[in-house]
Amino acid sequence: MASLLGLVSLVTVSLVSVLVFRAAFLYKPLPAPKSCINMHNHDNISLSQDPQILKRFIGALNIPTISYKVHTYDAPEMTKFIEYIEKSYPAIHGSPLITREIVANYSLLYTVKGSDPKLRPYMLTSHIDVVPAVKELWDSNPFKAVIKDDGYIYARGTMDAKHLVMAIFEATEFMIKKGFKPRRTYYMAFGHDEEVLGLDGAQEIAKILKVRTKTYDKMEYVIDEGLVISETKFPGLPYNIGLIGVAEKGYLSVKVTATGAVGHGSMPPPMTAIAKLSTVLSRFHANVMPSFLGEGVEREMFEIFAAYASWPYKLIYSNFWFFKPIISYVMSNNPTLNALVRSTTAVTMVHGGTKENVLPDSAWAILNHRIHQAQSGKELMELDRQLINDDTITMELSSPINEPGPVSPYCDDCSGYQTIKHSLLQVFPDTVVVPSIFLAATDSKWYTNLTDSIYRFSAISVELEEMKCFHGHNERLSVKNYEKLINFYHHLIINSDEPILNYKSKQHDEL
Ligand SMILES: CCCCCCCC/C=C\CCCCCCCC(=O)NCC(=O)O
Ligand SMILES: [Zn+2]
Ligand SMILES: [Zn+2]
Repeated sequence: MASLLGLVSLVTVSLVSVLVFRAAFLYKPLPAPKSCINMHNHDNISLSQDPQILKRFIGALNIPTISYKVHTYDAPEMTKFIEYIEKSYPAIHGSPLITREIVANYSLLYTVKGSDPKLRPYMLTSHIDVVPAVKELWDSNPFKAVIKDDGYIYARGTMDAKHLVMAIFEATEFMIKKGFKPRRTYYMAFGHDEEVLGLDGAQEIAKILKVRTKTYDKMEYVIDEGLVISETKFPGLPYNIGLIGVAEKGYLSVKVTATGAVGHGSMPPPMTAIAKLSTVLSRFHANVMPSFLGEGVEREMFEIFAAYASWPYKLIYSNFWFFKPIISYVMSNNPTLNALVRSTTAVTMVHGGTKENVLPDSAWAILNHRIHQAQSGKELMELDRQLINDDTITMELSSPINEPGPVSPYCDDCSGYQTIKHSLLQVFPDTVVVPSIFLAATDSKWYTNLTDSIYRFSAISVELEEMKCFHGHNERLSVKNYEKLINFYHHLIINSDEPILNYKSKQHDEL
């Protein structure tokens, strides 16, 4: 007995020593994060100095460029939006350096010509369409933007994603007016049907650019809508967290149909199409997919956390291999963090009867899956089949399968990642920047042939709680965030002109 106790004590002491050693020596504490690139000697763009900037944003939000389903969107509003952009940005549309192409009738592709053809171009991208909004559920009209006393602009598209479209235009207009001539060519691309898979817009833009980029080999990088800066702090980390999406989850929608006896609502049989379907659907929320925490880029995320965290959290983040089950459990209890670690299933549409006293012969539902990098669409279909476990229920694809995309590089010398990171830090200092997986789908999935370096990042800082505003009610963005977003692109455009820097050694020199 005594020797057993001795052995247990020895193992415990050794384990604790390993955990403490790793925390103390492998992840040396780092000072507050800041950019290694000195602030450029240029003006910041200020909303108080130019009130027209906000007016232009509000005007763009008030055009209901809604996508409904694949190939179906409000075309006249899209045309109105294009005209609005042309009218709002005279310097861009009059510049000899800039050409505009209207792709597939409603998407926009701009080329801002750089002076050095040897530099590979990069691309700033977003989308002009928005999802529908149920007016009655909002506190104000979703297509009549208002700035409220809390300092927020409320309207559909403020977070997803007209803020990016307009901020890219504002930064470019500002710079062109000041006589800026880029060295590196850049594209500005705005699809018109991103919310319904981007088949008409971004897919066509990609085809055009594919022909062009042959001349340059591949693009330097592409930045699209994506993850944000989280103001919600991680335990033990006193900083905001800037998450750059280096990969995108896959996308798959499955239509599940159950059939049953038709008849009169007054004499229901024990099982009907709707009863069968609802039994099956409830299983999808009771049985979540397995956690893959640690098999994706989150491992690097926790290693970076380890360097900035205070004790005792430093001990946890430094020893991911040991604390993984606890971290996974905690993350699984928050919908946003849960989506980082596993494939997800959401039942997003259900359709059954058409008359209140008639038993319908069939009922269907859509399972909307987001596929983690560690799984495939085929695997998820198989898991669905096992969970349904009923041969009378049919399953068919209701969207093409988009497998999870490749992981873009995020090393110390990866110019696209580092240029975005340092532009972020110039505008949002004291932010810990980490690579992460983007939870949803973007138009950038069409651009994978154009570059190996695609980053999904929206430079706004928000609380995790605000994630429900994406596609939800009372979507909003603070005026302060909009100003910073414009300045982020302003910095990004300037920094992208620099030759590829050795960011790592520079960082050490200047810290
Ligand atoms: C320390 C970890 C904190 C994690 C914070 C995660 C922050 C998540 C940030 C953004 C999520 C945005 C989701 C909105 C997606 C918008 C794109 C879209 O609608 N695409 C279409 C689609 O996917 O259906
Ligand atoms: Zn979007
Ligand atoms: Zn969206």
